[in-house]
Amino acid sequence: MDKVYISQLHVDTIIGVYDFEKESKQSLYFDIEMLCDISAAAATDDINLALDYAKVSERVIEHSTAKPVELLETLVEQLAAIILAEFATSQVTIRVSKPAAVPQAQTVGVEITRCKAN
Ligand SMILES: Nc1nc2c(c(=O)[nH]1)N=C([C@H](O)[C@@H](O)CO)CN2
Repeated sequence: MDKVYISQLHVDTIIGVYDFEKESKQSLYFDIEMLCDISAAAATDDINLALDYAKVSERVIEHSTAKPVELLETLVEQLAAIILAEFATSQVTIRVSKPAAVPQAQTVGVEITRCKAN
């Protein structure tokens, strides 16, 4: 199976468990991989038959900045459900990194893989 991917998509948003985190935006970085079949897009050179990474990126930014949640887990589950419902992919892997969360670490985060129900 083929993949369309997005690497290090940067989103500034309100997210976090603690009160101080609800007052100012923090940076998140998303890596997203989506399984798909690229053969129709490649054969026709038609963006309408492609899994459009720009549209996925827009949707991820829109949702991530719409309504604050506390946990990265909540956000990636919501995003996986949206991507599987709205885009032509059978499986999505989302890794979200929150580099400012633990000063002693380069970055921290959560990664999930979810499949479309049959
Ligand atoms: N597994 C998780 N652990 C933690 C999260 C999270 O979203 N998932 N969040 C926090 C705080 O919001 C942190 O980012 C600020 O120090 C702590 N642990």
